[in-house]
Amino acid sequence: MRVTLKNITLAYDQQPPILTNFDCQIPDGQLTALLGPSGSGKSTLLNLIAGLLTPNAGQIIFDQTDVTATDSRHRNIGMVFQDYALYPHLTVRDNIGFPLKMAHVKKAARYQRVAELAELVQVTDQLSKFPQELSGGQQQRVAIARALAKQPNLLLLDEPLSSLDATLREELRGVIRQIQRTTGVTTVLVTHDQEDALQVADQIMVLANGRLQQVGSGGDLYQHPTNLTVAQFIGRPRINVVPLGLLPAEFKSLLPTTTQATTLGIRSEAIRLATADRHRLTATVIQQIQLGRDVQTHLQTALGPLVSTAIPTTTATTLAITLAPTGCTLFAADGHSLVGGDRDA
Ligand SMILES: Nc1ncnc2c1ncn2[C@@H]1O[C@H](COP(=O)(O)OP(=O)(O)OP(=O)(O)O)[C@@H](O)[C@H]1O
Repeated sequence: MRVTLKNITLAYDQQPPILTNFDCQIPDGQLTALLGPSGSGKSTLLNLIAGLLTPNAGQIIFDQTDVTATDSRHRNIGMVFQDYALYPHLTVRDNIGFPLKMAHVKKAARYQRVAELAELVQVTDQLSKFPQELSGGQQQRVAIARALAKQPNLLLLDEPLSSLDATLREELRGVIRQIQRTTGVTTVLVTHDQEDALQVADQIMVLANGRLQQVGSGGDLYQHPTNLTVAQFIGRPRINVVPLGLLPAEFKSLLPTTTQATTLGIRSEAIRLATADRHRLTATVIQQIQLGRDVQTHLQTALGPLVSTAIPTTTATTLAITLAPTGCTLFAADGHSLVGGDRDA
C-alpha cells in the first residue's frame, strides 16, 4: 500500500508546528527508513500515519483513500515500539495470537497463523515461554509477529532496535529485512541510527528540523547529499568540512568551477598520502585509531583538523597528503550542495 502525506501541518498544543506543509510518499511494498536526529519529528510522522495523531491541516492518503479522519483501529496497521510492550502474563503463542483472539478468530485457525508467524520471525521453539524468559531480541521478534498477525497493509516500526545490544541489533536488522522481503508488506522503520537504515532499507528519508532533507538509497545520500545537513549526518566518520577560502589555489583547479561555493566537504577516504609533486598539503599526525579493519588518522592541517581513513598505519609525525576530488562536494553559503569533483588527483 502506498502512503501519501499531503501538505501536513502538525503542532502539539499551542506550540510552534513540528511539521509545516509537509509532503512525502512511502512507496508500496518497500521498506522505507525514516532517519533523523533526535527531535526531528520521526515519531510524530509515524504517529500521524498510524492515526495516533491528527494533523492540524493536510491529508493522509492510503493508496487512493483519504484516511485523515479514519480511526487508528480501522487503518489496518501493525505497529511495533522500542519497548516490546508484550503482555507479561501471556505466553509467546498467546501474545502473537492476541490480535486474532480479539478479532474472534477460532482457536485452530489462530494457532495455525501463530505457527506461521513464529516461523517467519524464528521463535518457533519459544512459543510456550513467557516474555520475561526471552532475550530483548526475541521479545522484539514476538512483537513484530504480533503486529503482523492480522496481515496489516502497513507495518510501522518505531525504533525497534534501540534497546538491543550491538549483536542482537545486527541480528534483528537481518530479521526485519527478511520479514519485509517475505511478506512484501509496506514497512516504515523509524531510526536515528544510520547503520540501521543503511543495512535494512530500500529507501531512506532523511528528516531534520521538521523537513524532509532528501530521499534516496544509502549510496545516493552518501555520494550525492543534497545539502550539508545530509552530508554531515550520513557517513562515519563525519565528512570533513572546511572553508573553501583556506584551500590552496592549486587544489581549487581540481574542483568544478563555481562561484557560489563557500564550503568544501571532504570524505575521510578522499584524504590520502600524496604521491605526486603537485597538490600536496602538509599534515601533522595527531593520532591514529585502529577501528577493526580501518585506521582513522586525525590530522592537523592549514585547512584545520581533518580525519582520514585512507592513510596506512605510520610512525611519521608529519605527512604530505592530497585530496581525491571524487570524495569532495562543494556547498553554497545556505548549505545546499553544488557539484562534486570527478577527477582523481
Ligand atoms: N506529546 C508531545 N507534546 C509536545 N511536544 C512533543 C510531543 N511529542 C513530541 N514533541 C516534540 O516534537 C518534536 C519532534 O518529536 P518526535 O518524537 O517526533 O521526534 P523524533 O525524531 O522521533 O525524536 P526521537 O528520536 O528522540 O524519538 C520534539 O521537539 C518533541 O519535543
